[in-house]
Amino acid sequence: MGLLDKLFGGEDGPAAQSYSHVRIHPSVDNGVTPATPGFSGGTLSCKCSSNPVVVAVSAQTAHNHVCGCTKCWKPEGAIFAQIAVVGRDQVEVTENADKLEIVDASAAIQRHACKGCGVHMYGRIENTGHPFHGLDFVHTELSSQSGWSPAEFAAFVSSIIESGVDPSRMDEIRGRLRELGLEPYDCLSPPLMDVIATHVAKQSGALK
Ligand SMILES: N[C@@H](CCC(=O)N[C@@H](CS)C(=O)NCC(=O)O)C(=O)O
Ligand SMILES: [Zn+2]
Ligand SMILES: [Zn+2]
Repeated sequence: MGLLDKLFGGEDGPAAQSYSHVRIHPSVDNGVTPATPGFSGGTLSCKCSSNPVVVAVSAQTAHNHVCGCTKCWKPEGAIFAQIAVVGRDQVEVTENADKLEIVDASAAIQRHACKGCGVHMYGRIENTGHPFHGLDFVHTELSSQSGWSPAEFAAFVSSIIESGVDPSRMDEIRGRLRELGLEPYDCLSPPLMDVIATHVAKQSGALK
């Protein structure tokens, strides 16, 4: 093999690395399924075998993503959560609301979890000054319907280390996320970070 082939990958060059063995979250591990055009919502159920909490979401979700932070609910064995937003007026608890409790009332996002199974049914922002006030956070994998908006990116990726993921795995995990088309970010995606910064700048007067 010639020098140029060694440098730039000739026919004997290394095979492209595949990370398909790396598990992220059950909803994306086999590839990301596109949304169904015209899909307009469905119901989410917790994992209790009797008297499950049921939440009706009466619109398609937006900004679905996987989140590596320690606060978002993750299914058993998953290292990421999957979470999307929808208008708070589109979210209604229709069954067994008495089983819900707020995980951490001091957090910006108040996550309403089932006391029976621990699943977070929706997260709500009550602070009217928060950039995302008016949006609820939901895990659409809790729905038996298909057609929901798919994950678009990966947020708070470095935070998975806080849950005990070995830092030496970060290259393969970011590699897998890129392979799935889920660009990894260590906070939110640039468009969402821009929304937050614009809101802050308008509040401070730095932007008119
Ligand atoms: N490194 C922290 C990050 C936590 C964090 O900031 N999470 C983001 C994404 S869900 C957030 O907006 N949290 C607001 C909240 O939990 O109220 C962790 O993993 O606990
Ligand atoms: Zn439950
Ligand atoms: Zn999170």
